[in-house]
Amino acid sequence: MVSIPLNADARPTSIRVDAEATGKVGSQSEAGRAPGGPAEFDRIAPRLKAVLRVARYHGVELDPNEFRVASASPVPNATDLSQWAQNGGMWSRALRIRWSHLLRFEHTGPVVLLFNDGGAGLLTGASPERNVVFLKSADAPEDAEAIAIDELRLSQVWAGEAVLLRPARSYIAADAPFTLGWLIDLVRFESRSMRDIGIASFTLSLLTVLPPLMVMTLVNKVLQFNSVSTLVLLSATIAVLFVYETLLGHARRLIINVVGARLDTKLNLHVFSRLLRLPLDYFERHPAGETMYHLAQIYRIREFLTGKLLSTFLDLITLCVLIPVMFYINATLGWMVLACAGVIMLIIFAFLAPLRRRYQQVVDAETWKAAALGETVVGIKTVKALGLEPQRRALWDERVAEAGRARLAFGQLANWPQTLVTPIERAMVLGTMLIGAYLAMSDTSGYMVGSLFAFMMIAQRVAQPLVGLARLVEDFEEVGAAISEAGSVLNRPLESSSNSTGLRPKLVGEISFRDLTFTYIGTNTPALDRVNFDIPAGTMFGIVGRSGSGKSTIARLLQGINRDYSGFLKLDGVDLKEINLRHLRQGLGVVLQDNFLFRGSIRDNIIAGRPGLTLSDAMRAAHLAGAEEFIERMPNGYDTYIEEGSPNLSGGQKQRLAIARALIHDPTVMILDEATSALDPESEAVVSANLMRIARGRTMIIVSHRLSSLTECDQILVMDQGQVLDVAPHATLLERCALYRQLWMQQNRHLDNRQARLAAVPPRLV
Ligand SMILES: Nc1ncnc2c1ncn2[C@@H]1O[C@H](COP(=O)(O)OP(=O)(O)OP(=O)(O)O)[C@@H](O)[C@H]1O
Repeated sequence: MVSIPLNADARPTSIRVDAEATGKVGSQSEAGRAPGGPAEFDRIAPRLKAVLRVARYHGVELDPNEFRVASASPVPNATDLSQWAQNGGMWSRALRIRWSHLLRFEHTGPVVLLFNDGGAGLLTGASPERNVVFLKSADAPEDAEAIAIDELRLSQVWAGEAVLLRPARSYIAADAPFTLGWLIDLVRFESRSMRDIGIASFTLSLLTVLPPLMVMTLVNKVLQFNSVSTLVLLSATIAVLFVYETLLGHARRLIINVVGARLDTKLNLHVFSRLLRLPLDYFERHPAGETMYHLAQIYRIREFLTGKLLSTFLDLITLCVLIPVMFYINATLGWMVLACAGVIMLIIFAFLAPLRRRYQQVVDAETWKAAALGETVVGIKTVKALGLEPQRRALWDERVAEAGRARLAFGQLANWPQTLVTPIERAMVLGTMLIGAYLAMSDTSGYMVGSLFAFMMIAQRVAQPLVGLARLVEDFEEVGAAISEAGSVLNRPLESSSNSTGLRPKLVGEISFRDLTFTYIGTNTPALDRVNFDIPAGTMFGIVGRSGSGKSTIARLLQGINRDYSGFLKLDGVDLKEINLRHLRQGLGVVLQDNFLFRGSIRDNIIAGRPGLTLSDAMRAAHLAGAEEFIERMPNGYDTYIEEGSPNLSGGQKQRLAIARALIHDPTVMILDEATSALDPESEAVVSANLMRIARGRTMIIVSHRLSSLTECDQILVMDQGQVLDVAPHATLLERCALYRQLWMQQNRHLDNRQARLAAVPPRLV
């Protein structure tokens, strides 16, 4: 902890710069809890916390999970922090600032100062008259007074490192729909680079005019009058021009490359961030292959933005220079070129609408094809187990044939404009040459030959961009289709804007359902029908019922996956719909029947990319989940590599890892939705035995078919057809709830009464 005594005139106190100032990211200190801040917020490094607070001051919610450490530094450094803020859509700079500069931050927003010991503080203002700055701890409550610090005291803890943040001028709203307008905005924000490219292109265009004019001079002056001095002058000018053109061309390509890469990066970041914010519902209703195919279309948008659109923009500049020169050399020939270009445009426009229809058929067929592929890959285990290869192959053949047919039809139609345009393109170049030659023959001035050469050179340069412009309309159609395909995924209503808004109450774990009715979209019968029950904080709560009775739906609603219910669902007295979604989920630990483990080490899977968590945190969670004994027996312990889908782990081991992963952030509420149902009795016994230990200090909700795993619960909720049948402890339910008794008897039929009682004895801890 860094203490900075206050000025002599102030009360002797100190700034608690940070309790965890050792720089240990993720230490579990309870001190300095930000009011209303999520538990995760308290655990993250003080430097992250300081940046988060300044971002929040500017109305931007950064996600600590997106913080990445690029450097080997043990504490987050200024560059990484600044990059994090930039990725979150802010303008940010990592700087070294002198004291005199600090005094200028009189009325600006807060600035993050990074202290020598790994801590951080917020500079909230300055007073040049008093020669002091005002500092606040990253942990201090919002309304806490800033402390005045003079240069000498600050220099003891601060060497000049700072991070500046403000909302980016070029901030592209993350919630804005994915449309052409959005894409144009994206390009517009590269205005400075675009201006440079424009200047370079304009200069290059001017330079391209010079060689034809020189040829004209060469023919008209040098050849006609044998002027050697003009020839020398021309040669020197051409040499200089070549060098200049080469250098300028190089610079322009370089800038285009950079702009292209930046647009590409922004596009990809935006698309993925929107994808992650789509509601689970969407993924449940759409095959993965279809989503991936639609999103893959952004590569076409990217190519259009960084290729065609940019080059057409440059061509336009070239045309602006070349067309007047063309008319200056010969107006008759100039009109001929423009007329040909006009006819080409008419042909392309005429084919636009039919081509659009055919292209839509291609898109539909390709989407179906991708869906079949994705479904087969995702369900390959079932395909193999049931020997469904021939059926899947037949489906695939059908889809491939359909896509092939659609492409063929599109290609055949697209061939027509191409065929009609080619002779006109040729006529444009050759026709002008022939007519030019005829004009030259009848010209008496003698200058026409040189002009014809110059015109020929220029006409070729004009023809290409003019046709390119017409083709752009065609490309535009394709890109329009690609935008609407990607938009069909990205422009769905996002999970909730409450990722960045909403309340962030401190979670205790008391839950209440009041008259809650919920019906899934596309169904008529409510999955939950006027449900009422309470779960006191810190208790173990079981949910049972027949298949389809609504057990998992309760768990889904608690996670905020579906929010369009009627009635009330309250967490610690706060309506769940009002709570910030990210905050809510950070307070929950969820283990499902089938949990996905990502490719990576066991440690990485338990930590799951959360910033600041270390091996010791992973070990603590693994111990609590009863996973440590098998992890330690593995050849590389916590560094053992797991493949996608974790084929090298047994079902029980996978579940225990999933429990450890859910426990890593010490959730207030833990939900186990059929987490032990698919396990063999031995693995289930191990997991169940650890439940009591896991449940300590948190609310635990266990959804299970197997009643024997719920006997220790404080209360058990019995659901039937979406309605609450009863809520009571195991013994009471056995006595008074017929359905519960029936389920119990079914599952323990093989046991006599004595054994049935034994089964109710809690399993011992292992
Ligand atoms: N995503 C969904 N879309 C539409 N209907 C759904 C969806 N999920 C569940 N349902 C329906 O809602 C009802 C309750 O389902 P829920 O999954 O909550 O039952 P459950 O008690 O957990 O069943 P099980 O024990 O078989 O998992 C069922 O009738 C089910 O068909």
